[in-house]
Amino acid sequence: MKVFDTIVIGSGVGGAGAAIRAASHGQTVAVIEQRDWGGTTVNRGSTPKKVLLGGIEAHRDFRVQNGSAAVPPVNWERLAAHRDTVVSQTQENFKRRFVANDITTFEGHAEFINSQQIRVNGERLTAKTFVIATGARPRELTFPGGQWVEHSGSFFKRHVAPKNITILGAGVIAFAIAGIASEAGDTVTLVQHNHVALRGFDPQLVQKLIANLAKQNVRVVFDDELARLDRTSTALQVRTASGAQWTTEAVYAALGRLPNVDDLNLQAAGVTTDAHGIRVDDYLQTSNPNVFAVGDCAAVATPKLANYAIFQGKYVGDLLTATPRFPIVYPLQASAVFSLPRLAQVGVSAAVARQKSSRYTLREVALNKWLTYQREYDDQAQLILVVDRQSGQVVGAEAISYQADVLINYVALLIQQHVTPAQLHETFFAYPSAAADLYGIWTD
Ligand SMILES: Cc1cc2nc3c(=O)[nH]c(=O)nc-3n(C[C@H](O)[C@H](O)[C@H](O)COP(=O)(O)OP(=O)(O)OC[C@H]3O[C@@H](n4cnc5c(N)ncnc54)[C@H](O)[C@@H]3O)c2cc1C
Ligand SMILES: NC(=O)c1ccc[n+]([C@@H]2O[C@H](COP(=O)([O-])OP(=O)(O)OC[C@H]3O[C@@H](n4cnc5c(N)ncnc54)[C@H](O)[C@@H]3O)[C@@H](O)[C@H]2O)c1
Repeated sequence: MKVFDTIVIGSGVGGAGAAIRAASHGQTVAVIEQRDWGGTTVNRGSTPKKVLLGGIEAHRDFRVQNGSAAVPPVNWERLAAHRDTVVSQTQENFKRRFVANDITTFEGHAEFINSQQIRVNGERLTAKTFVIATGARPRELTFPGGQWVEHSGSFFKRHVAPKNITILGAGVIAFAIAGIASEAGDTVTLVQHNHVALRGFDPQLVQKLIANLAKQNVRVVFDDELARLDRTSTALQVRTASGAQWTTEAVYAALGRLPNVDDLNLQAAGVTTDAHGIRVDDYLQTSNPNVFAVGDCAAVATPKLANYAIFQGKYVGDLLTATPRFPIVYPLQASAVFSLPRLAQVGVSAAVARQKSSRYTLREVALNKWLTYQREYDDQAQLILVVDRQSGQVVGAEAISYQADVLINYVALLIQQHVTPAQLHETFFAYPSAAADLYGIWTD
C-alpha cells in the first residue's frame, strides 16, 4: 500500500497550490486527477477564454482603427488552433510541475474508504492529511429539451465560429461569451430569470456594457427563462416562460456552479457538507481535522475565483507544517468580467458604497477623454473610486474599459499597500501610459 504525508484530490489551481507548497516543505505528496490536468481554469475557464480574447480584441482594435469595411472576419479556425495549443501546453506544464516537485500523480477518480485512506482505480492510498480540491460543476437543467443545452465550457472549446447563439444567465461567464461571440460576428441572446445582470457590479457600469454590446447584436432578455427547447434538423427552437420564441444554433448554460462533493464518499471520512460545499473553519479544516478543503468545493463565503483557490491552496500547503497556525486572512478582493469592454473591481464595490452612502462617497473619473483610452476608441471608459468618508482614503474602485483589469490591478496595489498620493509622486512611470495616469487618479 502506498503511503504519503499528504494526498491532494483535484489538480486545478487550488489543488496544485496546496500540493506544490506541501512538497516544498519536504512532505511526500500525491495528486489525484480524474479528468484533465489543471482543472477548470486551464481546460474550460480563463485559459481558453483569454486566448480567444487575444484574437477577438485584436479584431476589435483593427475594426475601430480602420473601419468595419476594411476588416476581414475573425479567423476562428486559426484562433481555435492556437487556443488548443496553449491549453495542451498549459496542461503539460501543470503535470510537469508536479513531477519536478517530486509529487506522485495518479489519474482516476478518488473516493474515501475511511478517514486515512482513499481508493483510486481500485488501489488503496494512505495519508496523514488530505486536501480536497475537487472544484465545481455546472448546474443541471430540468426543462424539456434541457439535454440540448451545452455547458459554458463547450463554447470556449468551439472549433467553428458561432453564428447565432443563446446563453442562459447574465453573469460573468455569459458576458465573457457574449463579448467573444459578438465580435466574431455572431448574434447573441442572453436570458436572465430576473432583472439583475452581473450581480455585485455597479448597475450604472453594467448598463454601459449592455448598451455597448447591443451595438454588436447582443440582446439581453430579462425576467424570463427557458421553458422548452426543441431540436429541428437545422437548429434549436427556444420557447421561454413568457411565450417568446426564436431559433438558435446553440444554447449555452452559464447559471452558476455547484461544488463537486457528491461522489467522494465523504461520510466515510467524517467530512460534512452543506448546500455551498464542504464545511470548513477559518483554517480551511473540515469536520475531520486531518482533511482540508480549498477552492470551489469549499463552503467559504468568498467568490469562487481562481485567485481565491490559489491563495487557499498555498495557505493549506503551508499550514500543514506550520507552527503556530494562523487563520486564513484574504487580501482585498479583485475581479474582472472579461467582456467587450471589460468590467473590473477591487475592494468595496460601488454598489455597496451606494447602499452605505453615510459611510462612503464616490469619485467618478471619466477616462474616455484621457489619451490612454481615447486613442483606443474606448468611449465608455470610466473609473469609480470608493472613498471612506471618515479616513478620506480610497477603499475600492470599479472600472469599465477595454483595459479595466489593468487599471484596477494598479489601484489594488495602491490600496493594498496604503500608498499615499505623495508617495506615488515619488515614483517615475514611463510616460504616457496607463500607469502614469495614476498621478491624475490618485489625488487627495
Ligand atoms: C468558464 C469559466 C471562466 C472562468 N474565468 C475565471 C477568470 O477569468 N478568473 C477567475 O479568477 N476565475 C475564473 N473562473 C473560476 C475558476 O475557474 C475557478 O474558481 C477555479 O478553477 C477553481 O479552482 P479549483 O482548483 O477549486 O477547482 P477546479 O479547477 O475545478 O479543479 C478541480 C479538479 O478536481 C478534479 N476532481 C473532481 N473530483 C475528483 C475526484 N473525486 N477524484 C479526482 N479528481 C477529481 C476535477 O476533474 C478538476 O480537474 C472561471 C470559471 C469558468 C467555468
Ligand atoms: N472573470 C471571472 O472572474 C470569472 C469568469 C467566469 C466565471 N467565474 C466564476 O464562475 C462562476 C460561475 O459563473 P456563471 O456566470 O455561471 O455564474 P454567475 O453566478 O456569475 O451567473 C449566473 C447567472 O445566472 C442567473 N440565473 C440563475 N438561474 C437562472 C435561470 N434559470 N434562468 C436564467 N438565469 C438564471 C443568475 O441570476 C446569475 O445572474 C462565477 O460565479 C465565478 O465564480 C469568474
